[in-house]
Amino acid sequence: MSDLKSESCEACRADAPEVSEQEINTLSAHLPDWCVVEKDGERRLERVFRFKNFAQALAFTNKVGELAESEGHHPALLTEYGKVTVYWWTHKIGGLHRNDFIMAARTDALTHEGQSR
Ligand SMILES: C[C@H](O)[C@H](O)[C@H]1CNC2=NC(N)=NC(=O)C2=N1
Repeated sequence: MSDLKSESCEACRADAPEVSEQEINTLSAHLPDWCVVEKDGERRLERVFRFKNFAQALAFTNKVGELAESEGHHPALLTEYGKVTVYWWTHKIGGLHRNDFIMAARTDALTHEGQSR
């Protein structure tokens, strides 16, 4: 398994298949802080990120937005005082694609940006 956060999204077609159950299990193992949830009949990846205040939550929201724009793949974001809930799924296929797991890993990496190793 390559490092998900080093991958980029592939162009996703409307007839692209959802990831299999086995792929979900394998990929999810690399994303321990994320859950697979179902909303409106579509499976999504969900994680809550917590912050000290609304300003920090908003700054993170904007970083996720920039990431999404750079990849042409977009989340649902709920920004509140001290927390941001991020959902990744592929609208075109109404479910989970490898792209969603890549973007979840890339979202996690945003929280480590600028931190010395
Ligand atoms: C035209 C545009 O590139 C497509 O609609 C993209 C935009 N961002 C997207 N984001 C997500 N999460 N799923 C999509 O199917 C999707 N499609």
